[in-house]
Amino acid sequence: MTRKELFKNTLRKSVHAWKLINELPLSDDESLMLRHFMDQPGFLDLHWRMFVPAIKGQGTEEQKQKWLPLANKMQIIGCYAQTELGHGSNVQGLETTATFDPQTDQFILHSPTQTSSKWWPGGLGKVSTHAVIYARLITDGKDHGVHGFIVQLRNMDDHSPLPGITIGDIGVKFGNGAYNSMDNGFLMFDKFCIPRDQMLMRLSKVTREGKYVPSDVPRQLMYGTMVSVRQTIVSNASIAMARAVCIATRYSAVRRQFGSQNGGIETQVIDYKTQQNRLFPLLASAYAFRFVGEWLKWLYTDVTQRLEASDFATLPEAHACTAGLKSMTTSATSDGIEECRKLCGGHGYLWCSGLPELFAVYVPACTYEGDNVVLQLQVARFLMKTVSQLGSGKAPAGTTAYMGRAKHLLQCRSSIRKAEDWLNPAMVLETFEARALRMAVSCANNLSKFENQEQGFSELLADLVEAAIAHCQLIVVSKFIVKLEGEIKGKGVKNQLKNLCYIYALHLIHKHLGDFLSTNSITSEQASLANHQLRSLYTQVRPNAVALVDAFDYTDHYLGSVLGRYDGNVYPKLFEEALKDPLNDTVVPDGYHEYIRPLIKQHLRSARL
Ligand SMILES: CCCCCCCC/C=C\CCCCCCCCCC(=O)SCCNC(=O)CCNC(=O)[C@H](O)C(C)(C)COP(=O)(O)OP(=O)(O)OC[C@H]1O[C@@H](n2cnc3c(N)ncnc32)[C@H](O)[C@@H]1OP(=O)(O)O
Ligand SMILES: Cc1cc2nc3c(=O)[nH]c(=O)nc-3n(C[C@H](O)[C@H](O)[C@H](O)COP(=O)(O)OP(=O)(O)OC[C@H]3O[C@@H](n4cnc5c(N)ncnc54)[C@H](O)[C@@H]3O)c2cc1C
Repeated sequence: MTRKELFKNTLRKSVHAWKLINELPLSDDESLMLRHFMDQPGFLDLHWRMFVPAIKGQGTEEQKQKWLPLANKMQIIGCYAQTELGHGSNVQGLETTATFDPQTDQFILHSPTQTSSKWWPGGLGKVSTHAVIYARLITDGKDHGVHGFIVQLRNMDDHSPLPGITIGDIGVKFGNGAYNSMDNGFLMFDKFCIPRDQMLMRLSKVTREGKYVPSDVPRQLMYGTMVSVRQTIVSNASIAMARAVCIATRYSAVRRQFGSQNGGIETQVIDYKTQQNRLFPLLASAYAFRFVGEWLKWLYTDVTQRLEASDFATLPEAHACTAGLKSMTTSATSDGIEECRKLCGGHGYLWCSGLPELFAVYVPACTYEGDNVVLQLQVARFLMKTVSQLGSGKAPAGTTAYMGRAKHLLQCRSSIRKAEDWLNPAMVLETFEARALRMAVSCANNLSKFENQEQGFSELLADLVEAAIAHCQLIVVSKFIVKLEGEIKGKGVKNQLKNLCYIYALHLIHKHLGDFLSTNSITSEQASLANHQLRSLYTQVRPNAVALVDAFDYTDHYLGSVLGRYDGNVYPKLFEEALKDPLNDTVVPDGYHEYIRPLIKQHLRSARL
């Protein structure tokens, strides 16, 4: 499809999905499932995941009563317009202004520079009638920082931009189809006025007289919509990883190379330990991210209930967990999808393997909802704060509770003696805790050597990110272990999940061996034992690998991959796909007479053939 066709077709699908949701009708969970199977980024994502939650989280009761019924019936379509051409990560650096005019009781929205143009919001370019706009609030010449506003962008009769608004699509993005189904847009305001009651005023207010009234709740609640989306992105990472792994695992069982004896069949590539060492940790990650995603959903629900009761105590942890896990899981999944492409050899590079499209559509997850490095730095700040409070009498809680055992974890030596000891959950957990704590404490010690903390932080950014990742990996490993300790129906299933849990943990040790050795969390002998155990786990997972990906229950239609077909009938179908290519419509290609024939003829003449 051309870009225009792709965009229009996605509009068609989105509107059809909305019709089904209402006609059947579908529950919220079923609607999410439908979105999942629609399988293309589109304006509904931003309307439901960001526009509506932003109003719910930041609007007053009256604002919710006014706007939510319209949004819930999709009589208005909204998007979330925060990022600007010049500023994305640095939200406090946004330039768009919203200046209160007491004479007209309106805010005047303005884009003072080119870099202040909104740039990137999905659904903005061509579809949305409304947006939640983030802009600097100015009253009486004073800048109160960034606040959210509900703004109508387009005329409800003919969809034209309202006077004072310039709007459009930012152009083609990475990949052929992928994210190009979405109209990520730009937007400039030229002194565009909105009524005062369209500032989202749950967190702070501007009175009729133009007085700014800050609220007594933390201003970070303005970032609440991002926390909610980051949480869902973690579960999405599991879905995308599982999809790539399903394709690569099934194909690795079909594909044979070398090893034929006396003219017999060759070896299935899945039997090579190198293939297993690349593939099975990704299979384990798909399960691990699913379980940590379930836990994060619980954490998010819990913090939401607490916030409703004005208990803000767990907000920093919820922010650190959603930011860190969003970052860690999306980076691992993007790398994992690319690894799965390579695991499928040359055929993985074919469009019909399903992997190039999956990669292209998935990889921006490392950037949207916060650049992955910037988000890990938020985790690092949280960890440094927690370390600095150790010994103050305030016991660390939640995911940092392990830091409360700092004295032990800083001194302990791993008691792993034989390979099977690596199947002991307490020993594995302690190894990850020791490594995470020691990395965090080492950063804190290095920071304390700087007179200026912010300067020290800048100097140590790379180490801080590594410490944050170590903490996030500990969370994933610990939630996998907790899952195993809970109720899992079926002993066989539990055994399989145990194998995957230890593959996940031991492979991380192998991959980040430098961290584990340099922090003395394990010795090099214990590292060898971990490798030994890992190989044995691969052997145990091997006979069940295909069943473990079949368990994801993805249809062939959803996978969209010739290599990942359930029936394994890969080669005939690769031919079928190839023959469908427009280049094969004719035997002699268009351009032969123009370019190839004159070239050949010229050579034939000069060679006198
Ligand atoms: C084959 C086909 C397959 C098809 C498959 C289809 C798949 C479809 C794919 C995806 C569907 C998913 C759809 C998802 C849609 C996503 C759309 C993306 C939308 C966006 O990107 S919106 C824009 C997001 N922008 C960002 O995330 C910006 C990142 N920056 C920030 O968040 C912050 O500014 C910051 C975290 C970097 C803060 O920096 P700083 O300047 O230090 O911050 P301050 O404002 O001064 O505040 C510091 C203080 O606040 C605490 N804090 C920061 N953030 C939060 C928070 N969110 N919650 C709570 N607290 C927060 C911070 O810790 C500091 O606290 P302290 O003072 O230290 O105590
Ligand atoms: C597909 C897609 C959809 C999007 N949808 C929306 C949307 O609907 N609404 C919306 O408002 N926005 C949206 N965005 C924008 C997105 O949220 C931002 O791109 C994202 O937050 C990253 O910001 P940036 O582009 O400014 O990156 P930058 O901050 O410019 O990052 C560039 C580089 O600088 C590094 N860097 C930046 N700051 C620091 C620091 N403090 N320390 C160390 N390194 C740093 C980063 O790690 C990165 O390597 C979307 C983006 C994409 C790609």
